[in-house]
Amino acid sequence: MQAIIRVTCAIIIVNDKILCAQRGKNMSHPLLWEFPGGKIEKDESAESCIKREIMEELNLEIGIVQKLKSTQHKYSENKEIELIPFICSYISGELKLKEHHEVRWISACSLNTLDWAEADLPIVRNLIENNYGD
Ligand SMILES: Nc1nc2c([nH]c(=O)n2[C@@H]2O[C@H](COP(=O)(O)OP(=O)(O)OP(=O)(O)O)[C@@H](O)[C@H]2O)c(=O)[nH]1
Repeated sequence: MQAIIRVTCAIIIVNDKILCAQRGKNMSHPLLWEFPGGKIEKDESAESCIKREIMEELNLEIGIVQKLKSTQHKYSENKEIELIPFICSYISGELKLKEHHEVRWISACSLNTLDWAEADLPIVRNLIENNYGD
C-alpha cells in the first residue's frame, strides 16, 4: 500500500480574485486547473512548503492568512493525496510561470467555470459557498 502523499496548495487572493493555475501539458492531470503548490518534503512544515512552492513555481512571495480543512482524494490504487489548502496574501514579486500552462484571476462565484483536478473539487465548493474573496 502506498503512503498518502501530502500536498499543499495556495489560494492567493488579490482584489477579491483568486489565482487559479492550469497544469502544464506534460504534467500529470494535464491542463486541469489547480491551486498552485506541491508535495511536502521530508522534515518540512506545510507552511514552509507552500511558501517554497509558490516561489519556485510562480516567483511570488506570499503570506499565509488561514489554513483551511484538508481533503483526501484517491486517484488510483497507488496514488492518494491529502491536499492542504492555505488562504494566502501576495507580498512581493512579479508573476512568472515556471511550470503552469496559464493562470487566471477568478472571483469565487465563477470558479466552477474551470475544469478542476478532482482532489480540488471540495475546496472549490467551499470557496464558492463561503464567497471567499468577495
Ligand atoms: N499543487 C497542487 N497539486 C495538486 C492539486 N490538486 C491535485 O490533485 N494535485 C496533485 O498533487 C500532486 C502534487 O504534486 P506536485 O505538483 O508537487 O508535483 P507533480 O505534478 O510533478 O507530481 P506528480 O507527477 O507525481 O503528479 C500532483 O499529483 C497533483 O496532480 C492542487 O490543487 N495543487
